[in-house]
Amino acid sequence: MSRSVWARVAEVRPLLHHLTNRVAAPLQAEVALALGACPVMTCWPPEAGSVARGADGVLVNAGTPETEAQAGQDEALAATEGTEIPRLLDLVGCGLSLPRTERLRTLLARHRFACVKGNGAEVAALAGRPALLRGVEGTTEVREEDLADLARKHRTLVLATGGTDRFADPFHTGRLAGGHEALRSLPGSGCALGTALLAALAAGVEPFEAAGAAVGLFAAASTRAASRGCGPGSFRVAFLDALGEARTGGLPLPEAEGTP
Ligand SMILES: Nc1ncnc2c1ncn2[C@@H]1O[C@H](COP(=O)(O)OP(=O)(O)OP(=O)(O)O)[C@@H](O)[C@H]1O
Ligand SMILES: Cc1ncsc1CCO
Repeated sequence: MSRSVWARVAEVRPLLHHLTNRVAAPLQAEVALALGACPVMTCWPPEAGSVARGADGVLVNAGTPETEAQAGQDEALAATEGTEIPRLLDLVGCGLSLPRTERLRTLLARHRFACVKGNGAEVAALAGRPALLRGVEGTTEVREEDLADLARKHRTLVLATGGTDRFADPFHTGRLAGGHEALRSLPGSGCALGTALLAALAAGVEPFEAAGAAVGLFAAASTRAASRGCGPGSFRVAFLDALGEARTGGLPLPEAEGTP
């Protein structure tokens, strides 16, 4: 099933509007292109709304929340409200500071997202649990019942990454043993997983299936890249190469476990 998801993304070539952080943006653009999608990155408020309306998917990422970036994100969300364009919210740094956590809670109260994601600590912080964050890195594993509660509360798919990637929609839960540890030394790998997930949503895949396909893709590609015995710099290149192999079915993909 997952293999056909990536074949479909490559066929549809969805246009993905990223309103994202300065650190992860290059990797996200590279991942989108490796999958055959088309990335566009702009947060400039005068154009953010029209660019978002012309896109097949919109990604809002809280990683470097400068005032102008937030204004652009607000424009993009307002312009796509009530449309069929899938929107993904990445909770980067939720729990790092009160203003950021409050900003994310406000976005979730005002807008409906097809998917909300973060690492385990960020999702635990959103659920109001104590979370261990060092900068934007987190080691807390979210409880599955918190994930399911958040999914029901916000009527969305919630994905928490970590040693085990866990996801839930209002009716189902799924999980997959995470990717290779080398992914933790690739800054923005979680953000780029959001890009892959949005690509699947924008190609018309349902959120629960899209989340399983995205975590399976990252698990398989990181394992293949690490098996090529590379260090942190060349891992990035090998990882992108392996993602490209998924388009043609050349990368065996694991299936996530969970309620179908
Ligand atoms: N301990 C781990 N072992 C194996 N894979 C992991 C581990 N922790 C995370 N991963 C994998 O790394 C990828 C990114 O997840 P992570 O939780 O590090 O995201 P993140 O903190 O949001 O990343 P970033 O902020 O750098 O974008 C996922 O594919 C996840 O499966
Ligand atoms: C290191 C870092 N700081 C803000 S965003 C980011 C990239 C990973 O999310």
